[in-house]
This record gives sequence, C-alpha cells and structure tokens, in this order.
Amino acid sequence: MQINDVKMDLSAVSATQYPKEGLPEIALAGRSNVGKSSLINTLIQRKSFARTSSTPGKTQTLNFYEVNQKLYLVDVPGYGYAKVSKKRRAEFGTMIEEYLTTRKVLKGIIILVDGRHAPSEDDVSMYQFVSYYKIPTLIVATKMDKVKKNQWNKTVAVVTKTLQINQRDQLQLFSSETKFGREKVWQWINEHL
Ligand SMILES: Nc1nc2c(ncn2[C@@H]2O[C@H](COP(=O)(O)OP(=O)(O)OP(=O)(O)O)[C@@H](O)[C@H]2O)c(=O)[nH]1
Ligand SMILES: [Mg+2]
Repeated sequence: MQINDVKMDLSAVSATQYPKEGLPEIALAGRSNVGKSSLINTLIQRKSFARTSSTPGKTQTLNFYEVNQKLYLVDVPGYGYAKVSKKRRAEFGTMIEEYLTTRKVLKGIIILVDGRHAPSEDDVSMYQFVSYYKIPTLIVATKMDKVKKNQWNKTVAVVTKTLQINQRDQLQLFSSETKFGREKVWQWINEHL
C-alpha cells in the first residue's frame, strides 16, 4: 500500500481520550520489545515515526496513528514486562482490556510474537482473550531476519500449535529489518477495514 499521509493523532490511557469514532482501527499487541512500534514504522515507511527502543516498556499509552485519512493503527503498550510494578501492570491490563472490549471501530488486531521462540504464556492468554471477543486476528511472527530460512516452517508449526490458531485467523512471518511480509500485512488490514 502506498502511504501518502501519516499523522500521530494522539495518545490515550482511557476511553474519554480516544479519537472520535470516525475511522476504522487496527490494533497491535504483543510482549514488550517484540517489535510492535517497528512494525508500524515498516508499514508506514517511516524510520522512527513510532518510537522504538531496545529497552522494553517504551510504549506506555495507546498511540493512534492516522494513515492516509483512512484508518488508525493503534500501538498498544507491551505486556509481560517484568520490571513494571504490579500496580502499573494492572493499570496497563485495564487500559488494554477497556480498549479491546469497548471500541466499536476496532476491526482487527495484530498480535506479534517473536519468531525465534515459541509463544509465551502471555501470548497464549492474549490470543485466547481476543478470540473470546471474536476480534479478527492476524498473528505476526516477527524478527524472522534472525531465523534461518530452513527453520521458517518450524516457526510456523510451533506458533500455530502453541497458540492453537483457529481457522478464521491467519499467521504471517515478518521482519522489520528486511520488510519481509509488509505487503501481506497491509493486505490483511485492508481486507478487514
Ligand atoms: N532484528 C530485528 N530486530 C527488530 C525487529 N523488529 C524490532 N526489532 C528490534 O527490537 C527492539 C524493540 O522494538 P520495538 O519496536 O521498540 O518493540 P515494541 O514491541 O514496540 O516494544 P514496547 O514499546 O516496549 O512494547 C528494537 O531494538 C528494534 O530495533 C525485526 O524484525 N528484526
Ligand atoms: Mg513500542
């Protein structure tokens, strides 16, 4: 997809701060440091529009990025970050849950997992949560530039089995380094708006 226009619209921690429900939204979730903000930058072809960091816990609010005046990509804070206090983690949980369960214009969610490892318990919980609410989901296994090509089938098998991906959802291998999978992710997004 060609990107003509991106705007970082706003950051929100609760429903009163979300943008008015004009455009469809696609959210990105996953463990801290898995590469959510990097995926957004790859999709919109900007190097560091969404702020990324090698230190986990960079994204701490729901960040709404408006693309081509057509949709919002919503960067969600990462889960499973051990250094965040229990209280803070509970607040994050509430913020993410509120967004995912109440947002009418949410059309789909992209859950990122690290293609180098089996999905974690947190990943499994997250996927079960969105499946329960029947939110259309694309699983993206990222950092595939770090996985040898002859292991890619194994990544597909392990991620599919661990998450028990159901038939209405899809899995896409991806790399923000090489941009592998970018068009396929856009295709899924466009099919779900
Ligand atoms: N090799 C490689 N590194 C990646 C890839 N995607 C992200 N990274 C690196 O992983 C680190 C974390 O990336 P972010 O995009 O900030 O991760 P995030 O999921 O937004 O993290 P939080 O905001 O903390 O939840 C950075 O150092 C990125 O450069 C990828 O596809 N390949
Ligand atoms: Mg981030």
